[in-house]
Amino acid sequence: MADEELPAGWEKRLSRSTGQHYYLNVYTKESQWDRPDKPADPSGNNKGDGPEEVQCSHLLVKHSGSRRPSSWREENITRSKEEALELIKSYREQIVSGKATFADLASKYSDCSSAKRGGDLGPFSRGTMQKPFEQAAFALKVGELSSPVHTDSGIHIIQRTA
Ligand SMILES: O=C(CCc1ccccc1)N[C@H](Cc1nc2ccccc2[nH]1)C(=O)O
Repeated sequence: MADEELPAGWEKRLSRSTGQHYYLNVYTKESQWDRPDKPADPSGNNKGDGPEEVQCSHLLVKHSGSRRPSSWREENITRSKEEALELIKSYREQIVSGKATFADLASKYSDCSSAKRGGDLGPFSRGTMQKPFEQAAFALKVGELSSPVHTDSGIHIIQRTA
């Protein structure tokens, strides 16, 4: 069945990292996951919807149910989701208590290639990361550390840095 016509000013795009469709406001270049139901607003202001872009670091612990249960650390990741959650909670506790820094633990234990950069993902806008990750990241204040976040990749803790 042909896709219903999009309201004026929107384009349907495919996210490379998630394989999900998102929608681009062709005027402001802002993106959103939810299908728009009214014409795109050509004005530049984001009406206090929070930041258009954030910078975050993350520490990812993969498990046997991860989309790609392999990483630079471990060719075949077999830990259970429960074990991964216990690990991510212990890392979070070490960071909160000051026993270790986020960058130190991410560089040693994160199952993402960003481990090489202390977990830094660089700046990103909405519509580029898996939805649960995006929601958590954009809800953080600068400097804040998230609770454990579950995505298809595994379990993350996220620190907003800008
Ligand atoms: O997709 C990547 C690379 C992410 C990245 C972005 C920018 C700079 C460096 C790395 N790595 C995946 C693991 C993974 N899944 C994620 C989901 C959300 C955010 C970061 C993620 N990292 C994997 O290795 O399976």
